[in-house]
Amino acid sequence: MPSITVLGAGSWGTALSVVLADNNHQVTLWGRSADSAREINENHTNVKYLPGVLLPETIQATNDLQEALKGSDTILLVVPTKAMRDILKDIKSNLERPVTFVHASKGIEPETYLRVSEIIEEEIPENLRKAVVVLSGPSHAEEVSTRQPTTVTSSSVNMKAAEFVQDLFMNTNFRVYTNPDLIGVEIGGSLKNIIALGAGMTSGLGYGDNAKAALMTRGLAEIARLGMKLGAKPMTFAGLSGLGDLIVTCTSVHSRNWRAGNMIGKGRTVPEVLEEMGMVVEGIRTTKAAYQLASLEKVDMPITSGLYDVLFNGKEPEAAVEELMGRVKKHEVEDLKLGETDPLNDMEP
Ligand SMILES: NC(=O)C1=CN([C@@H]2O[C@H](COP(=O)(O)OP(=O)(O)OC[C@H]3O[C@@H](n4cnc5c(N)ncnc54)[C@H](O)[C@@H]3O)[C@@H](O)[C@H]2O)C=CC1
Ligand SMILES: O=C(CO)COP(=O)(O)O
Repeated sequence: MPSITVLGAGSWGTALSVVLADNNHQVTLWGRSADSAREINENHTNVKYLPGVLLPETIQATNDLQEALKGSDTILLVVPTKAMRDILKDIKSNLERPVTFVHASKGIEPETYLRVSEIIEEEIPENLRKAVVVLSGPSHAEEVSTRQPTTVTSSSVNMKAAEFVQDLFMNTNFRVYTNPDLIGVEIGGSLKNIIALGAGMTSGLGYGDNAKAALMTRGLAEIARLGMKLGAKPMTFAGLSGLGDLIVTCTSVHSRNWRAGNMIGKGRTVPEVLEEMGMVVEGIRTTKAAYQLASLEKVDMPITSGLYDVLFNGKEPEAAVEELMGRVKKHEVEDLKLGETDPLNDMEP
């Protein structure tokens, strides 16, 4: 029976522990709070993050990292990305043998522009890691923990490791595909949070479904534009970790990013929103990272750029929408320049 240590006892870490426990794996769930670990062990609940959910009794929780890592052959990282480096440093000093690292966190690091798998590789020496795998896709913790049908993607440069993770998680409620395009999977999963913030914001401003569809479609275009510049495969953005996750995050009441955007659209400030949410809103930090990365790579990302101004430069959300709508006219399809006609459809108007 594989023994898995899940690091991060928030909503997603707890929900993924349910999947692993349902598959009869031995799960140790680590979180910072001793009270929360006691609640999980004694009441089999995590009321703060998954109210109303009864957890499998086999999940063992602890707030002692050394104890959590003992005997584990696979580590699943599900902490907010801003906590990732610190936790990896702590893991490194407690690890005695190589393990498989899986992560399910979604974000890009500002200033370094690194994806989570790259941060893991930077912090954990090669002799302590067997492989690095990401698990990503349209999957709200609230639905996974109540065993509703869900599909995700397991991705790694090491396909054997991606398949190992597929087998760990796969069951009749939780279907796992594999995809070798690690860059595309991580970029899609991280950047959709920016667009979800924007979708929530337009809704908070009182705009309707047309605006939401526009944001999602043109948002996916700019995610793919940056992703392909970084080496991702275009088809990955049409898959679960791209379009799939964009749909679920931009349209679900469960989305923390959508809800945060919605409050900002209604006039609340970013600090007020973060205080009220009490949960991680990854899209805010990732907007900063993607904005910086797009400037560096000279990739046009107008939605990300507009959102960056709202979040970090005090621009009014209405003004950002007006600016987006007033941009110079363009072709929809990227490889055509204005004035050129599509060689496949070379007809006079
Ligand atoms: N909630 C969901 O449905 C999904 C979340 N994710 C991703 O999973 C990651 C975690 O998100 P959630 O579980 O939703 O967050 P959450 O807000 O529900 O819980 C965050 C957890 O991390 C802990 N934490 C915060 N700072 C920490 C630190 N410095 N060191 C150690 N632990 C710390 C908190 O105590 C809490 O237990 C994020 O990257 C998110 O994008 C991905 C897919 C689905
Ligand atoms: O990534 C998610 C669903 O796939 C969760 O998104 P939120 O963090 O916006 O809730």
